[in-house]
Amino acid sequence: MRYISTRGDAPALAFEDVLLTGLASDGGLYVPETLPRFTLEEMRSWRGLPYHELAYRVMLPFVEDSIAADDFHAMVRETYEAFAHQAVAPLVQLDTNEWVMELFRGPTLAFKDFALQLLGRLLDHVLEKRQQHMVIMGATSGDTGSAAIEGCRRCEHVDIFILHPHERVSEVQRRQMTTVTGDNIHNLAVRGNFDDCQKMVKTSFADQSFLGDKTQLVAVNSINWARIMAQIVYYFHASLALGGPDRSLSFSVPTGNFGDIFAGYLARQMGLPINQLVVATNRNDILHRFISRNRYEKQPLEPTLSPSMDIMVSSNFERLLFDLHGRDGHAVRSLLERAQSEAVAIEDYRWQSARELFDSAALDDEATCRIISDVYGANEYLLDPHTAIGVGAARECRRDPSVPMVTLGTAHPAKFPDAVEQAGVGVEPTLPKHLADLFEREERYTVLDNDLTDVQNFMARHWKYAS
Ligand SMILES: Cc1ncc(COP(=O)(O)O)c(C=O)c1O
Ligand SMILES: N[C@@H](CCOP(=O)(O)O)C(=O)O
Repeated sequence: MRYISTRGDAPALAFEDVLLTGLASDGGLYVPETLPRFTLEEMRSWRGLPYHELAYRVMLPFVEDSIAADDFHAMVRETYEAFAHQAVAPLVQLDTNEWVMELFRGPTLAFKDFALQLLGRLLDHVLEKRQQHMVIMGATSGDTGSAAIEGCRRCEHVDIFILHPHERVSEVQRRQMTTVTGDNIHNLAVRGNFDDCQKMVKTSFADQSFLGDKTQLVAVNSINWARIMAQIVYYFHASLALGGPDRSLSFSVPTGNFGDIFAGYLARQMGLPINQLVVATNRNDILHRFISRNRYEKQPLEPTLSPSMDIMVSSNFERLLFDLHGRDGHAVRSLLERAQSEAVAIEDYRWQSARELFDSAALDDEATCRIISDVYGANEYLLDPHTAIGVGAARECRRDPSVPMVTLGTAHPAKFPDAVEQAGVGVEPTLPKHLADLFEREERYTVLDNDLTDVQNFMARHWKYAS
């Protein structure tokens, strides 16, 4: 399978090169040139498979030109067998036809583990084969960072630099990153917000000269296609567990960088019957304003009780725009360039075609707490604030109550004890055993100004073979 850029001017690449490339050379994001499409019969035959077997079948077409099927099978099995729950992504019922899919049973308690546990193994495999060293550079609003560190830290061929916004992630999230020690792990707390961190990452990918010519950057954020690929699988998993593909499902997705929901959109393009996708956002609601009113306009980023979704510039939205513009990369480039400085809208018929599938809602902190409290009151089930936004948005936007609605449970509530406390449910979420001593572990991180040169100088001085 070949991958092409959303900006239309970069060379098409095979999976292995896309895995290592991050941003395309024209500044775009890689997407498959064509998607595999599964028949209903094929999907029916997957019912009852263990998660890793399903994952192998869904993802193989994306990688098979680059990675031997047996090697890939082994990596996928190892990845998902290590999850804490036998079902890997268990479904919890809240009400008639209303479910939460728990995507937080991996080592760092957020959905990011599904892709980053696999990405670490893929990188290890490819870099070992090539005997190549690379520098991971990632931006996190709290969850990608620890999942990337956990997924990649055993890989001998990488240094890891993770930028997080200083004092804008939860204490548990910060400690999950900063207590993992290793000479190749570097946590940088940037005095800025997540968008600042993400911008530094993208700018650094575009010009990597600060690292010299002996290494290159690799992405762990969802700009890396491999991230999206692994996130497609759990849509199939939920569907097959709840009567699919002979029945349609709807999904509500707590959204920030638009990676997770874009994976759902792709699952549908690959043949999975999906009725509705709900974009669930917090007060940083640029995507809600686009979906509901065709208005895409940046506003100042505000801190919320759901910090992982405090994002204004959503990377993967570009991948959707590419499709909405008939895969015309130049149209995407010009739209996004205009969006840097003004509010933009797309042609009405393109927006209407997005509206056929997508709905959206934005919940503020008060509404988030109300949902945590309502669901705990009704079910004694504790939601984290991001998942709560998903559940609230699902309840607001649901088109057809006879269609099962699955909210993606993107994080464990113990990552956000302050939000849970504010919701006033009177219970304290507890960390699982392997993180029980998190608050006693020593932390290591460096605080830097919101300045690209400072960050790049730090990286240039600290990567493994820096001279
Ligand atoms: C807990 C949690 N929920 C939701 C999101 C939003 O996901 P996406 O960025 O794929 O839209 C994130 C971060 O990305 C997250 O960490
Ligand atoms: N919410 C994310 C932000 C980065 O998103 P990604 O999916 O592009 O890595 C986080 O927790 O870091």
